[in-house]
Amino acid sequence: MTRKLVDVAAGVLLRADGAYLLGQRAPDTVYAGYWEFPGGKVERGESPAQALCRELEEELGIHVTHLRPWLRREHLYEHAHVRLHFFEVAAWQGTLNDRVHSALAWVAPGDPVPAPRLPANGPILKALRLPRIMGITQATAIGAAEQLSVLERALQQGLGLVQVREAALDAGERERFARAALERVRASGGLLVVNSDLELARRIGADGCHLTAQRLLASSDRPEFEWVGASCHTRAELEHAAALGLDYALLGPVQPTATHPDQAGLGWARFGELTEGLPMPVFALGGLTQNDMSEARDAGAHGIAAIRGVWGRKDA
Ligand SMILES: Nc1nc2c([nH]c(=O)n2[C@@H]2O[C@H](COP(=O)(O)OP(=O)(O)OP(=O)(O)O)[C@@H](O)[C@H]2O)c(=O)[nH]1
Repeated sequence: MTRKLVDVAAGVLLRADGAYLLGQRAPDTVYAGYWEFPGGKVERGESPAQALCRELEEELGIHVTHLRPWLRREHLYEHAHVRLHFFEVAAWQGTLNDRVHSALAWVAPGDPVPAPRLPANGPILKALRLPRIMGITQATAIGAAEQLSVLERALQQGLGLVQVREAALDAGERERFARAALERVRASGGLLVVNSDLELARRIGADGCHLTAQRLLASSDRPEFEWVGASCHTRAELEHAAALGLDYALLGPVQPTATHPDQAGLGWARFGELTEGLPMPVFALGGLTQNDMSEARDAGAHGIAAIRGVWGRKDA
């Protein structure tokens, strides 16, 4: 049976400490007792953003002042085929005064998520576990010892996601470096993915793998890792990453980079167009530092990835 497609807008209210808000559906609704992001159906003539602002006024008594587009996912329920437009609600006015849920809960990063959870929301909750900054290693350029030392410092300063990207190191050196990096990332509770060398990622027990755009396009299945991402430059590559069910993508270059100073970047407007309506988080890459985070997220990025800009070196 085909069901009518229903657009729904849902908001991830984010507090300054990184906690996000879930509400428990009331007894007289479908999926009563399940935990959801506040929001509701888009009404005729409304954009999803307008619908969310209205729903949050009606449901929680707050006035949204800063909304960022994030992910979009479709899900076929028994009762409806929904297209969920998720936004990050970065700022609002007023005090929460819930009128529709049985309970509200702020979930801090790393804390257990209350259950049961709406079936469509699994990938969304997983995406919220993905840190906002990815550091990409460059041991080939700066040396393994120096890279490990700046990695340690960045981890102490809160870096939570590292991509080992050392295709030019010989296999033995790459493995030694990747193991040393993994040990440090694990000790600080972060995630580590290995670029290209899936065998190495498996052998060392990395959290995931990262595919080059070429490998992504040649793949018809998602490799079996908890976290799988890919580098993308075009909408077609991003859509292929989405079709394979990848957990994240990188898109760039957004700005001209140190390695390609004459090459114009995509810019934020184009970044926003290319990532519009995707189901998985996308990191912006290329000539960026943590100072670009707010602009990146306003354009729809999950966060930023950087080869130079996150290690705090003079060549940043
Ligand atoms: N609000 C919200 N709805 C979600 C989420 N995830 C998800 O699958 N949905 C689905 O999207 C639909 C939204 O329905 P709703 O009951 O909240 O809509 P509404 O406030 O407009 O209610 P109404 O039916 O009384 O008009 C439901 O089918 C719900 O299962 C989520 O995180 N938040």
